Amino acid sequence: MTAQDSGKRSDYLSWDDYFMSVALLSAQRSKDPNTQVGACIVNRQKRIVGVGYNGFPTGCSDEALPWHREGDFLDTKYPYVCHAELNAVLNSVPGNLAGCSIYTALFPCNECAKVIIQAGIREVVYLSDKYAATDSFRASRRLFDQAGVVCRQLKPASRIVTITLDENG
Ligand SMILES: O=c1ccn([C@H]2C[C@H](O)[C@@H](COP(=O)(O)O)O2)c(=O)[nH]1
Ligand SMILES: [Zn+2]
Repeated sequence: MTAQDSGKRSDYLSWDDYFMSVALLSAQRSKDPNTQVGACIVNRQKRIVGVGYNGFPTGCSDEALPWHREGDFLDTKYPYVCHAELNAVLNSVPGNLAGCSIYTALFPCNECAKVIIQAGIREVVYLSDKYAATDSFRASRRLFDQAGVVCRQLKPASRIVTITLDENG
């Protein structure tokens, strides 16, 4: 029987698009007004073992800390925000992340690169590389290259994934 004869849907999400969609859905939880990042860690059995998004640490109010990009360093978000990839690693089910892949909306910065490498994650699948020219992101590439972590930019099969939160489906 061919796939067509079986009656199977043909427009289902590929694994790559599915895991990136989970990362992007997680990013929707971010309070960052400029850049919302989500990350999804997947093991070799294609099971999701951790998700995260960029946000302030647990117990630190989203209203009491600044979300600004500019100004005195302490008046910006940068010293306070936990990056999506860090949160995905810290939120992961206890166990081993060795050999996992991480799907992330944005190519990881150098701090996240260190966490990813130390966690044993072997593949980074990313969507945006908008900060590729900055030192932090150039350092990430250098770290990933040396550590043998494979990075690939996802070219999604479906550019739009629709989710309708409607009780009638
Ligand atoms: O690897 C990364 C790099 C950055 N982020 C987060 C940290 C911030 O909340 C935003 C970046 O803000 P900009 O206004 O674009 O500078 O992205 C991350 O989660 N992971
Ligand atoms: Zn980072």
